[in-house]
This record gives sequence, structure tokens and C-alpha cells, in this order.
Amino acid sequence: MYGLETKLWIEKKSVLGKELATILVGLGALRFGDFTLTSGRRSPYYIDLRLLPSYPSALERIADMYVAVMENEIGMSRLKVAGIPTAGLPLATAVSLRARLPLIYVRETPKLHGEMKMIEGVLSEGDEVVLIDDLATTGGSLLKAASAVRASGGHVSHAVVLIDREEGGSENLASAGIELHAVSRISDLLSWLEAVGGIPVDKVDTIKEYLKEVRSK
Ligand SMILES: O=P(O)(O)OC[C@H]1O[C@H](OP(=O)(O)OP(=O)(O)O)[C@H](O)[C@@H]1O
Ligand SMILES: O=C(O)c1cc(=O)[nH]c(=O)[nH]1
Repeated sequence: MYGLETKLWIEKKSVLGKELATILVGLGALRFGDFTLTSGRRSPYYIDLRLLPSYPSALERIADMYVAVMENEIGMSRLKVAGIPTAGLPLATAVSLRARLPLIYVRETPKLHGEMKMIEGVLSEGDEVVLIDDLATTGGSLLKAASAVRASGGHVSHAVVLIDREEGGSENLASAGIELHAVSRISDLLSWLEAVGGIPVDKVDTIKEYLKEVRSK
């Protein structure tokens, strides 16, 4: 059985998810069409969280949601946050400012001039690093960043995203010893939007069908 504090956090997190869904729909960040994802997978929906930094008040609220997840599910002492460019970097920067935690960022490929680094900022042997990205699909981008941080001596046990698209990311990260934390899962966002009529019924069905198909593979 969960303790009272955990039950309270579950309630709070559910409210955060509803607020997140409202922000996403309000900003037009939830798109429908035929999208090729970074993993090569084809998806009938896409969430564009790169819009968020163009709306500072929304970005600030979103940063506080990440911080709430970190406080309640990870603990905040002696952490560094690592932003995963491109989408994750402005979000991690906002989290770093709200939580007063040091920021590093992990390039996708090592820089080919200057200091030729893959990781920017101050990372020391043994530092506890929490990865921050906008969302997880397969978890491949987070795994790649975790490898780079670990190769430079950092410890990575947690990753935080706004949205878990529930396409294997959590399981793939768990096999590398990383717990995935998400402000909300796509299925929870969808339930709320369906309940309040936040998106058309045929769009809800499109995502549900897609999730069913992904899960059956
Ligand atoms: O869990 P995964 O299967 O790795 O997919 C999720 C990743 O895909 C997107 O990044 P993208 O590669 O489009 O790069 P960008 O942030 O630079 O636009 C997103 O921002 C995540 O980083
Ligand atoms: O998996 C991805 O590449 C991806 C999915 C999504 O919804 N949004 C995004 O920016 N990337």
C-alpha cells in the first residue's frame, strides 16, 4: 500500500497532467498527419514541444512540472541536469534556473572544432546527472546521451520527460539501469482530453489505434 504522501503526489501529478494537456492543445503542439519519428517509426500524431520557449509563461509552468517530478520521485540533492538538444535543451535550462541546479548539455555528435567536446559544461567524475528531454518514444535519444555522460564519468539513474509516448522507452531505459519519469503518459493525456472533449473523437481514436498497433509488435 502507498503512504499518504505518495497518494497525494499521485493526485497532484494527475492534475499536472491535465494542465499539461490543456497547455499542449492551447498552443497547438499536438499535431495530426503522417510523421516520421527520430527512430524511423511512422506516427499519425506528433507533439511539438519546441514551441514552448516561444511562450515564456507556459515554459515556466512546464519547468515547475519537471521540478515537481524531480522533488517527488528522485530527490534534489547534489544533482546536475543534462539537456538533450534540441528540444530538451531549453526545457533543461528552464529547469536548471527554477531548481537552481547546475546544467550540462550533451551534443548529438562531438563538435568537430574548438575543444571537440560531446558534453558541454562542468561534469566531474561521480556527478549524479538527471537527463532532461521533452519526450520519450523509444528512449533511444536518452540512451545515447546516458552513454556519453557515463563515458565521461557521470552517474545516470534517472531521466525526466514531459511526455512518455509509451512506445518502449521506459522498458529500454530500465534495461540500461535508468528510470524514466514523465509528467504524463500519452494515454493519460488522451483520457483527459477525451473526457473533456479537448480534441475531436476521431483524433482520440487515431492515437488509440496507433498505440494498440505499437503495443502489439
Ligand atoms: O525516444 P526517441 O525514440 O529517441 O524519440 C524521442 C526524441 O525525438 C525527438 O528529438 P529529435 O531527434 O527529433 O531531435 P530534436 O530535439 O533535435 O528536434 C525528441 O525531442 C526526443 O529527443
Ligand atoms: O519520436 C519522435 O521523434 C518524436 C515524437 C513526437 O511526438 N515529437 C517529437 O518531437 N519527436
